[in-house]
Parts: sequence; structure tokens; C-alpha cells
Amino acid sequence: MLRLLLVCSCKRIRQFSYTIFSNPKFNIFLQALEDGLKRADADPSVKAVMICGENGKFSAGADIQGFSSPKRQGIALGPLVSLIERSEKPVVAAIEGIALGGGLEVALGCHFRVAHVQARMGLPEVTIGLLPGAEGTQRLPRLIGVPAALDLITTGRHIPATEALKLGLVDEVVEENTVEAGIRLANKLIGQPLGPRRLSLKPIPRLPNMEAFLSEALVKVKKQARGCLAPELCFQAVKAATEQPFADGVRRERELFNILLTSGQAQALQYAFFAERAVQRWTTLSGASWKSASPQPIRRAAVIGLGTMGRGIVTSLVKANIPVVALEQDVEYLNTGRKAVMLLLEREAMKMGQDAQSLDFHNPARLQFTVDFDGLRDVDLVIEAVFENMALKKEIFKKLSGICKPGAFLCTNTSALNIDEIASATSHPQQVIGTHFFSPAHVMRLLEIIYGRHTSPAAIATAMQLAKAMKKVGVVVGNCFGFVGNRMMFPYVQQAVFLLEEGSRPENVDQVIEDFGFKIGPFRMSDLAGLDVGWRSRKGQGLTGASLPPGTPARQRHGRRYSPLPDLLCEQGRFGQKTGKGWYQYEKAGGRTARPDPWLHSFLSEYRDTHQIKTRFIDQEEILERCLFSLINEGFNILAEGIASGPEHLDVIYINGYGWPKHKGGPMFHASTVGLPRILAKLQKYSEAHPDVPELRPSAFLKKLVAAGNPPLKEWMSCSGSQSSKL
Ligand SMILES: CCCCCCCCCCCCC[C@H](O)CC(=O)SCCNC(=O)CCNC(=O)[C@H](O)C(C)(C)COP(=O)(O)OP(=O)(O)OC[C@H]1O[C@@H](n2cnc3c(N)ncnc32)[C@H](O)[C@@H]1OP(=O)(O)O
Ligand SMILES: NC(=O)c1ccc[n+]([C@@H]2O[C@H](COP(=O)([O-])OP(=O)(O)OC[C@H]3O[C@@H](n4cnc5c(N)ncnc54)[C@H](O)[C@@H]3O)[C@@H](O)[C@H]2O)c1
Repeated sequence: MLRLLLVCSCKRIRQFSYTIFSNPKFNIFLQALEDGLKRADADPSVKAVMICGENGKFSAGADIQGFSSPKRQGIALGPLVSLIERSEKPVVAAIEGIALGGGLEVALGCHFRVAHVQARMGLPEVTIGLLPGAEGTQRLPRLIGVPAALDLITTGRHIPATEALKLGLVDEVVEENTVEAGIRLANKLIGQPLGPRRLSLKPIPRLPNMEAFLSEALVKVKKQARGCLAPELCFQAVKAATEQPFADGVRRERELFNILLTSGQAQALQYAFFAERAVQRWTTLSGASWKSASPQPIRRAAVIGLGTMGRGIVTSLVKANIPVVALEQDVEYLNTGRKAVMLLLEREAMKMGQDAQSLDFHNPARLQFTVDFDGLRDVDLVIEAVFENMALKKEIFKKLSGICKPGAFLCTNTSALNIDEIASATSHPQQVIGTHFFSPAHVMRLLEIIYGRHTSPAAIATAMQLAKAMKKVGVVVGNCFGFVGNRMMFPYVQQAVFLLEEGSRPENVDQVIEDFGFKIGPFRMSDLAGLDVGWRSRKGQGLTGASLPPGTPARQRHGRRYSPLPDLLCEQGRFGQKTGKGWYQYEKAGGRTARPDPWLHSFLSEYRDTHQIKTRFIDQEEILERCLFSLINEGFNILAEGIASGPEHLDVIYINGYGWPKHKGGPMFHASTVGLPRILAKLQKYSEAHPDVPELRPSAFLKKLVAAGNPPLKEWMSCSGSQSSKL
């Protein structure tokens, strides 16, 4: 909410509460601000004007809901910013809290900007598929130069006031009352010439090599954008500022803004913005929610197992300022784990610069390594990250149940195993919960939080609070094999492998999926994660290996189609990157650069011959549809079972844990844009062609939604007989 303060000759302040972005919905009451400015200009007793926020916040910008509202107004914030700039009386912006998007653009129209030291500012429009549409793309480069403006506008990052001061974005940073500091500054400015402070009149600071700089910057922006339109159009708008006079640049900004506004991508990104917030309001099937649960404080935590996942989990906890006890099975593993954790923390400290002091990870009171379970007696929460083996996990939980205090929360990082069975090994099953981190755990934002039959609401609330403390997004889901993310991933990977049997190559499939916008296709992902992980799991399930009954058909299990291809690769010692060979070949064991492997191509040909599979050309459409629609189909099953309480949960999981392109909104949002009747028709077609693949059989819930007339996503859950969407 913005206010206008009029600084009068008698030094008395008359305050008009002209809201331009109302809280909480940020509606724009521009007329009131415009009237106020005109009155201030006309009133000789007013000598200066100050714009500030209320409740310690300047402004979060325009109402994002408004951009997709059918009653979208043609709001003219740009002309208002120009009006501020043209004022004959000095206008000062006093920035507290946040100045984002349209809020910062208003501040750019002011002649001076004072910010509180704890304020943050930025132009985050790109993150919601737009560009700064109130002349910000034209004023910012004139103020701070093209490289810095391009960086802020194409990434949307928020910067602290101290950085804003260094960039010249604000004139002064204060530690005291910002409004009072602003009034003092306004008083000093009365009578001074304002021409040099009007950004629209300033030339763009020249670079000796502007053209070369811009072409290099474009390559970088496009590479990072991965098919997302907004960063490139943000770039074009700033480029226009370097080539055209201010008014023409503004016209170009408006044109580009409208292209983005009507692109489906802006809608998808804005959906993702609200979906991420919606999943914070969790509910369980039995109706537990924040209302019925309070998070418990975590003063000290423990992590068991310092392998791939445990190391990242320890790092995340330390970064969240939670003292940690890290435990391994023996001294040798402990030393390896300790080295790995310390390396990760050193790297994090380097990235954090001065703030790293707060990590204090060499202090044993903050981070302690042990092989003794006794060290876990006084912790408030334990996260187990040992091998994916039920017997081992149960043994550990039984031990924890005897050692830890009764109120301690016992979390498991299992990727798929049954939370209830793990909880059954303890005497406090209400304290047991799944906290499924994603690799690398200190980087990935997702935390899938799985409640079992007995998990208490307090345990869910505490895990959600923990996710927030670690700057992760927690998504609460029910208990089933693979939970939400891995359960949906299974049919996707299965289709990818079936496509190889039928004629594709790993690089064809990966290319199609990466062109869609995924960071990495299924085969490169599998090589990265290690093919042995899935192999071990399949052996555990009796699908391959010694326990497979003799005479089992090679390509069938329990009457369903099965592909032994990944098992055969593992039998050859091809585990992916770690062995230098998998679906691709690498320069060496541990190498990162995947190259198509002629050996694999011949292996696939021989395999097809052996099993008399007729090779055919498979086009991109079929690859994409079979992989993605089978994943989406499983999503509908999950919703119907009440494992997740809305499609936004599935989308947040896929965007933050599996690299689904955010500008496509997540799998379920994507399904809604493709249209459910089309998805159903395609699944029916593929299912008829592959009757032995149950994952391609359309979900009953999908059929029900199509029969109900393909309702919009936010109405899906009201058709499920389960819970309603949070959006
Ligand atoms: C064809 C012609 C049509 C013409 C029509 C178009 C008009 C043209 C006008 C052009 C003007 C352009 C102006 C400008 O360039 C565009 C913008 O300003 S876009 C908005 C930019 N701002 C942002 O992206 C900020 C987004 N918000 C945040 O980053 C964070 O919310 C925060 C502000 C940093 C606060 O973070 P937290 O403290 O963690 O709190 P939450 O995130 O949980 O938020 C609390 C609550 O507020 C809701 N909310 C926050 N910001 C907005 C917002 N800008 N609009 C709407 N709602 C917002 C958020 O959703 C939470 O509510 P909940 O969802 O939980 O109910
Ligand atoms: N690797 C991934 O990408 C990933 C992602 C999400 C979840 N997970 C899950 O996380 C868990 C750990 O996986 P990981 O990849 O880190 O495994 P890992 O093999 O890299 O590490 C497991 C660690 O547990 C230790 N350990 C084994 N028994 C122990 C015991 N009795 N006491 C203490 N420590 C013991 C081992 O010494 C080893 O260091 C598994 O349940 C896995 O399914 C893995």
C-alpha cells in the first residue's frame, strides 16, 4: 500500500493515504494517486512530495491475479510514473520492506530514493512471465547502466538495499526511520533543479562495445531461458532502450508486454506462483490442517547416513541454523561423510561471503559427527537417510524409538517405501513421517512430506515448518508406493524404455523431452542418478535377479509388459556416469559429458532381433505423448485416491523436484491446457496399441472429468468426491 506525504513550507506533514496497491490484493487505485499529485502540484503550500508504504512495506507491485482476470483492466501505471517524474516539486520515495515490480517502477519515477537497510527491491515480472510494464525497462538502464539493468530485469532477482546503493538504484540507505529520513531529504531538496533527476531525460550510459555486449548477453539469456519467452522479451525491451528515444522505447515495452500477457506462458507461471503458496495450506484426508496442528521447535536435529542424500540434508540443516548430530555406521564411513559434508559447507560458505560466519560449522555445538546412537538422546528430530532397505530402516527406527525422547520426530528419507511399515517398528508411530528430499538435497527446493496412518498433525506441521526454515517448498502428500513424484515418474521412465525397444534411441527421447523444456531427459537423468539404484529396487521386488522364477518370460512380469533393458545394462556394469557408461558413454568414470554410444546402438539392434521386435520410426509427438500423458494419467489416479489434495500439489512437486519447465505450469496444468478430452483420446489410442501396459489405460478420474465437460483445473477436485483444490 503506498501513501503520499505532502511536505509543506511550514514543515508540517499532511498525510493522504492514497493507496495504489491495496493490501492484500494489491488492486491499483491509480486515480487517487494521480489526483493527489495534481493537487500537490497546484497547491503552493506544498513544497515536496514523498511516497512511502504502510506497515513497513513499500509495495509488492501489481496484483498478479489481475493479469489473468477476465475483467483485466487496461491500467495505465506507466503514464502515472511519468506524471510523478514530471512533477515540478521534488518527489522522494521512502522504501521500506519491499519495492517490487510496479512498486519499484513508481520509485524510479521519483526524483530521489531512500531505502531502509533491510529493504529488498527488484523487478520480478520475468518470473511470472511478464516484463516490467510501467516504463521500468526504459528507466532502469538509464539509472544503473545496461549490464546491471539487464541482469535485474532478465533474472527478476531481489537485491538488498546495500547492493541497490552500490548500483546507484537508491540514493541513500538508512538504518533509522525511513519516512523521517525521506522527509528530511525532501526538505533539503526544495528549490533544487530536478532536470538531472528525471530518468526519462537521461541518456543511456554507453559501453565501448555495446553491440558485442548485447549479442553475448542474448545468447546467455536464451540459454538460461530454456524455451521460456519472458527473459528474451525482457532483453528486447532493454535493447530498445539502447537504440531508441525514451518514448519509442516505452511503446516497444508496451508491445512486448502485451505479447507476454497473452502468451500461455505468463498464465502458467502465474498459476505456479499461486500454486506454490496454495500448497502451504495443507490438509490431510482426515481433515487435519494448520488449524489443528502447531509446529514444534527444532532446537537440535540428527541425520543418520552420510551418503549422497545425508550430506546434503546435513548441509541444509546447518544453513537453516539448526545444530546437527550426524551419524554413520562406522568410523570409516563417518570420516568419508564428514569430509564430504565439510566440502559442501565450505562451498556454501564461499557463496555466502560475509554471511557465512553465521554457519559456524567448525563448532561442535553446531555440527557434531558420531557413530554412537547415544548422541541422539536429546535431539528434537531425526532424519534417516540410510540405504533403501526396509529391514535396515525398521531396525534403525526401532533403535531410535528406544533412544530418542518420546516427543522427538522420526523422519525417513525413503524414496518409495511404506511409511506405516517403518512406523510399525517404533512405539511412537504418531511421531514418524516421510521427509523426501531430492538430490542434491542442499540445492533442490522440494521436500515431499508424507504422512502415514498414525502420523500426528503436529509432525506434519513441524516438517512443513522445517521445510520453510531450510528455504524449501514442503508439499504434504499421502502414503503409497513412490508417493507422488516417483509414482508419476515410474510410467514416464517405463514408456521411455519401451520406446527404445520399439525403435528409438536414448538421445532421440532425451532430445524431445529437453525440447519440451525439461532440464534433462529420462536417460541422461538415469545415468546421472545411477542405473544400479533402480536395479537394486527391482531385484528387491523380485522383478529381476536370482529370485526371478525360472521360465519367467524375458519381457513380461505378472502378465504385464516388462523391459529387461536397464537390467541388462547393469549386468554389463553400465551404471551410468559413475562407471563412465550407461545409456550414453562418458569421457571417464565420473565424467559428465554424455555422448551417444555406438555400442548401445548395436546392443539395441541385437536385442530387438533376439526378441523379434520390428523396428519402426517413432516421431516426436508419440515420444512426448507416451512419456508425458502416462505420467499425467498417474497424476489423475493419485488425485482420485486423495494421495494429494489438489492438482497444484502435483505441479509444485514436478516443477521443484523433477525439472518440469515452470513456464508450462506443471503436468496437471499442462493437461488442462492441452485439454482433457485430447489426453483421454490419446491414452485410449496408445492403450489399445499396448494392451499389456496398464499405465496407459486412462484413469477413471480422467474419464469422469471429460464426461463432466472438461472443467477448469480449479474445479477438478469438486468432481473427485475427495478434497477441494486450494487455488
Ligand atoms: C490487453 C490490455 C490489458 C492490459 C492489462 C494489463 C495492465 C498493464 C499494467 C502494466 C503495469 C505493469 C506493472 C508491473 O510492471 C507489473 C507488476 O508489478 S507484476 C507484480 C510483480 N511483483 C511480484 O512478482 C511480487 C510477487 N510477490 C512476492 O514475491 C512475494 O509474495 C513477496 C511480496 C516477496 C512476499 O513474500 P512472503 O512474505 O513470503 O509472502 P507470500 O509470498 O506468501 O505472499 C503473501 C500473500 O500475498 C500474495 N501476493 C504477494 N504478492 C502479490 C502480488 N503482486 N499480487 C497478488 N498477490 C500477491 C501471495 O499470493 C500471498 O497470498 P496467498 O496466495 O497466500 O493468499
Ligand atoms: N540418491 C538419491 O537420489 C535419492 C533421492 C531421494 C531419496 N533417496 C533415499 O535416501 C536414502 C539414502 O540414499 P542415498 O542415495 O543417500 O544412499 P547412499 O548409499 O549414498 O548412502 C547411505 C548411507 O547410509 C549409511 N548407513 C547404512 N547403514 C547405516 C546404519 N546402520 N547406520 C548409519 N548409517 C548407515 C551408509 O554408510 C551410507 O553412507 C535412501 O532411502 C534413498 O532411497 C535417495
